[in-house]
Amino acid sequence: MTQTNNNMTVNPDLAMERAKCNFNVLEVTHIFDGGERNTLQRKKIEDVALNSGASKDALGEEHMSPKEKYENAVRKSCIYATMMKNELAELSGLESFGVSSPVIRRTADAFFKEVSPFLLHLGMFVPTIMGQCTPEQQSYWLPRALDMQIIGTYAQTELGHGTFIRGLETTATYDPETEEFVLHSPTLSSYKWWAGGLGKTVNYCIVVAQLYTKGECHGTHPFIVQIRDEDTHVPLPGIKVGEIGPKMGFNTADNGFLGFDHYRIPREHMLMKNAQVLKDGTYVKVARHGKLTYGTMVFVRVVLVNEVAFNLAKASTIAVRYSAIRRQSKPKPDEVEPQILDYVTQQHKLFIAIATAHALQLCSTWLWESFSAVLAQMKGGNTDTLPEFHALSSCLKAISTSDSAHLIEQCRHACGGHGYMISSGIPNLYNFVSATRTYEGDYTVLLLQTARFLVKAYEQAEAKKPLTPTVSYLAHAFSGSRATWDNSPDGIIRSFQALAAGKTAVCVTNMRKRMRAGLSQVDAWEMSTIQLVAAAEAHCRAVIADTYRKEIVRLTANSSPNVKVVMDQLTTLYLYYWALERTGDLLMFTSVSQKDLVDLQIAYEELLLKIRPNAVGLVDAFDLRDELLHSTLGSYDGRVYERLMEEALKSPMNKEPVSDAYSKYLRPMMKGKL
Ligand SMILES: CC/C=C\C/C=C\C/C=C\C/C=C\C/C=C\CCCC(=O)SCCNC(=O)CCNC(=O)[C@H](O)C(C)(C)COP(=O)(O)OP(=O)(O)OC[C@H]1O[C@@H](n2cnc3c(N)ncnc32)[C@H](O)[C@@H]1OP(=O)(O)O
Ligand SMILES: Cc1cc2nc3c(=O)[nH]c(=O)nc-3n(C[C@H](O)[C@H](O)[C@H](O)COP(=O)(O)OP(=O)(O)OC[C@H]3O[C@@H](n4cnc5c(N)ncnc54)[C@H](O)[C@@H]3O)c2cc1C
Repeated sequence: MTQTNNNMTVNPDLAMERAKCNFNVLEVTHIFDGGERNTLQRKKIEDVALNSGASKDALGEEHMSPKEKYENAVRKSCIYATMMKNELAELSGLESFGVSSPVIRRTADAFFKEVSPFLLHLGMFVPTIMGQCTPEQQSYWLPRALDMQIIGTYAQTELGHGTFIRGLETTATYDPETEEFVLHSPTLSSYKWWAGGLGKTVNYCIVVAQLYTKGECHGTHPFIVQIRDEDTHVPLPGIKVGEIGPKMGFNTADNGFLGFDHYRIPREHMLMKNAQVLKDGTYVKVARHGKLTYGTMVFVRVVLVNEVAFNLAKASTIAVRYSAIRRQSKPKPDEVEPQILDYVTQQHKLFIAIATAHALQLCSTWLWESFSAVLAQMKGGNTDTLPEFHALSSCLKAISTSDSAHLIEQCRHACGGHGYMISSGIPNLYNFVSATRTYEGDYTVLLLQTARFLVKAYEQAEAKKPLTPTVSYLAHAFSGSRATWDNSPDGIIRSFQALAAGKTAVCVTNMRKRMRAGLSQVDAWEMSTIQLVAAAEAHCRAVIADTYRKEIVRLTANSSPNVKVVMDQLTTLYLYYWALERTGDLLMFTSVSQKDLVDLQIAYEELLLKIRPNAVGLVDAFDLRDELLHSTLGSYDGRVYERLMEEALKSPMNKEPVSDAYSKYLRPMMKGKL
């Protein structure tokens, strides 16, 4: 047991599940924390952040008005930020994602059922200062930002453009007379829209604007802009700022709009690591790669893979624990109603969610390590690995967010009606994760970025030129025969690669055909984009499958036998699941036969039964404290019905025996007096 409370009464079905789990749960927790030391440190952080009860609300957030919800979120953000500066600061020296260490992130989720209005401050404002400022600029801004003397956000998207950054309309025109930039919003569509915390919370923001100097436009560049008075918080003259209104989720994030009326900022407020404007207005390009100003987005895409893995782990914990205590139907008249976890269809819905959370968690660590290597090379002036990394982070961001949103919704389905309750915790998880598919680069748009890279790599393979590691499999795309099917894990991974190579080849062939028929290159590309997205998706699935498998083999090399077995079962399940989801593609691009696929389906079903006894152990191994789950259905003790009733009784609607609506409307209508 990873979570103990001596006085806790645990639902007998959950207790039984834990008793029959045949592997050491703590060992698996250590694997995903990156070692026992990290687990201990994480727990220390969680104890400090959560044991005081500061994360709790007197009244459930869901019963508050939008204004109360926002103010409550600010209240808790301030408590949390103070903790981060004090108690948590010393403890957070883990192998981490810098300021957005996943461990720190994890405890923050206990404070916020939706999100903190400070999310963008820590998630994008601070990282942009770190990544886009000169050392002198950094030494001025970073201490103030880290100390929360100023609070900022990242305002790039406008009403008219989000995806197409080059189409942004906000202008920053340099005035050499005063050595200032003049920020201006020339149209309604140029108003900044969406930035988190902008509506009411922040007093600074990073603004991405088209830079003009000496009458020439040099494209989009980042600027640091004060928008509210540091003392009174009143918006400064020339600034029009506000909140954008209710959304599907993120309702405590005060996403905002922002317009400028010839608003002046000092020249030094342009972030000048990658490009500079000298006092006389001369533009100097510093960076060797034109897209380095997109660096914060790349950073957040990497962080998001971890973020969605964590949220999927939460949803699967809730749904598996609930499925262990929920009994329904009577397939065998003489026996008691089974736990719904015993239904194979339920296992099919849930075990892929657990395996995907593992796969994405391990891919996120691997992606982070690759990112660190790319950053280290760029420090030395070498940007050669950036295109491959951009292609990789784009597709992993797209697929991880999309798969997680889909599987969280599947976890909700698995919880039947109770999964629809806000108190189950799943709707908030879904609302949060479904937004990640759109922000920081829309799903389709990012997969098309990966497809650009794949097509170029394919052409290099065709010309027998060397290939970068993640696409080296393309070299085998020209053998002329279909890949040989083999149902071993490595065989399935090779088949996924064959599928990605085959789809890329089809795209290239079709584009060439279309161009021969007279289409321009741009139109031929456009007509092929459905298939290009599919090729990029296939490539990404091959990368995830390969990384997941390799990492599990590496990380369990010294594990106990039963941990090895259950981890191997889950990776195999992941591979079988995706092979069975893509039978049509496998028939097109590999030698797989109908019989092979029928056998694979049977092997998959047998695997579900093998994993079944360990299902609760597997989600316990995520080691998610009840405070993080916010769930009536998923708490460690399994007291589901008691918690559902306790929550229902908290509803303000139950405060009065008869609603005012009775005397105002119902009674007059029923008595015919309306
Ligand atoms: C209390 C709280 C505690 C803790 C919190 C801490 C952390 C929290 C953790 C995480 C969460 C953080 C924040 C989350 C919350 C909300 C965040 C939401 C924020 C946003 O959404 S910000 C806005 C993001 N916007 C986008 O992502 C826009 C997407 N569009 C693009 O990226 C680009 O425009 C494009 C890629 C679609 C196209 O760009 P382009 O038109 O300029 O380029 P081309 O298509 O012409 O391509 C030219 C060439 O350049 C290559 N390229 C493009 N981009 C990059 C890149 N980034 N790097 C490298 N190369 C790039 C492209 O591939 C082409 O190459 P080629 O060789 O010519 O093919
Ligand atoms: C909750 C949330 C928080 C956000 N926070 C911030 C923030 O803090 N700061 C910030 O700057 N922004 C923020 N954003 C904005 C976000 O980054 C953009 O919404 C996102 O990048 C998508 O851009 P868009 O809205 O312009 O979509 P669009 O590009 O208009 O997409 C609409 C549709 O068009 C398709 N499409 C667009 N271009 C192409 C193409 N070239 N080829 C094929 N299909 C295409 C898309 O696939 C999609 O189906 C946030 C958004 C959300 C939802």
